[in-house]
Amino acid sequence: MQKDIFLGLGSNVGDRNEALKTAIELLQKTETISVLECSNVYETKPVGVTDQADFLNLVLKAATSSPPQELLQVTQSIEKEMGRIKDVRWGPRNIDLDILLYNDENIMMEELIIPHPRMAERAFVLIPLMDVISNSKTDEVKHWLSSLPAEEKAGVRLY
Ligand SMILES: Nc1nc2nc(S)n(CCO)c2c(=O)[nH]1
Repeated sequence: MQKDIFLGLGSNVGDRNEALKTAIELLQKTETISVLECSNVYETKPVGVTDQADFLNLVLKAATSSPPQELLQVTQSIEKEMGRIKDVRWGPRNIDLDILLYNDENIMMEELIIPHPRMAERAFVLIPLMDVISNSKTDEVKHWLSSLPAEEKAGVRLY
């Protein structure tokens, strides 16, 4: 049984565009994942820890037969394979894969909360998400976007 998922990818260290491409290739190579659609790539002002380099962000839609915890293992192993050093929380990273949505399910676990708890306040997620979300869900995403400050949305530019 394939479930639709949405992943948020980001990079702000090294060859950021190359890192995004590699992460997508590694996802596609994963037995239980097929990448269906990728958003545009956006250059985005860092939020959280702001004194760091701009990110490149994208959101992709995929189908998976992995249950949520297994999907988390997959994303973490791809980050590790790409040399992600989990050092400063919210600091610079060569690659970051966030699970945003898993089907229409709500998952509340110690290590995994889906929908991603901060996605509704992140223009760097919502704007790329608009590129790949189905029409039935755009109103909800637009609603979240409408409550974000204009300067945060302005910090998300097509790359
Ligand atoms: N613009 C931007 N800011 C961010 N802050 C954090 S933490 N991250 C990592 C994603 O959780 C990002 C990001 O991907 N993009």
